[in-house]
Amino acid sequence: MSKYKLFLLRHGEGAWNKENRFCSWVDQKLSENGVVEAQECGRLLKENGYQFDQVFTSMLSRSIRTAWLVLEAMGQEWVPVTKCWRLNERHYGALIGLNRAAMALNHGEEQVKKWRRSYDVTPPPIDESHPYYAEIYNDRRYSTCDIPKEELPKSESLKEVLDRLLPYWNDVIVPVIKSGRTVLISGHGNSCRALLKHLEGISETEIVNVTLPTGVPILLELDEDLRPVKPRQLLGDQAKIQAAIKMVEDQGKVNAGNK
Ligand SMILES: O=C(O)[C@@H](COP(=O)(O)O)OP(=O)(O)O
Repeated sequence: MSKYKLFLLRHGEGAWNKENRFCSWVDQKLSENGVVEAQECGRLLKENGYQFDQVFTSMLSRSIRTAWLVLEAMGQEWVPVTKCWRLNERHYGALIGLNRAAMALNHGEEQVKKWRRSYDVTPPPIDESHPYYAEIYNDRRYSTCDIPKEELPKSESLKEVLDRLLPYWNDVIVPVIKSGRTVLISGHGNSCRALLKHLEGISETEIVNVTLPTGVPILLELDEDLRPVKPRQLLGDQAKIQAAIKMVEDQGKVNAGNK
């Protein structure tokens, strides 16, 4: 029997989603379209009568602003928003800033798919010579984390995302859900995939086929042990959602736009 509702959301389109570049820990803002996606997401949730008691976001502005826009569109701006680096997007290491289609041209589509979707492949790490290294690691927000800055990731597989996310899920988010509060997690493509893998028990081979579109709320109905009692529901126009998923998948192809 369904006891709890949990909502996961990949933020609205960011500037680098649009340019087809790996964004990851670079703090790119929402694109104009991303703002509209977040507002439409909030309106859809409101029309369906959903209410939140607590929102969790990453420390990246595209996930935070998405949460704000959703709450504003729902008329629920008062709902507490808690931010944690453990919900950040997967750290794409040396791939950060690179264009996926150009990478597919240079390394092959299969390799790009492995980097993007496999469970335990870690992309090459970022180092100090990388153009975005200083911007990420000198950012004041990462001095506020629960681990020293030096221990923050330099690249992550999906498995490593799950490893750093699970303590926060278990220690902070689960007690909130179990207290009966309805939670929205405004996260990222891969932080949400990692959580879905955990909650739905998706296998390491099957998780490769899970891709999430931007700005589409995912409803999970969970039993008292937080096990899903029915398949996840991506809310909204199903044809549009399928087209948006295909668009994200195709970003790793040689002929994707914005090379
Ligand atoms: O880091 C990024 O560029 C994307 C995910 O990229 P893919 O795994 O889809 O390549 O993350 P998000 O837009 O959800 O923050």
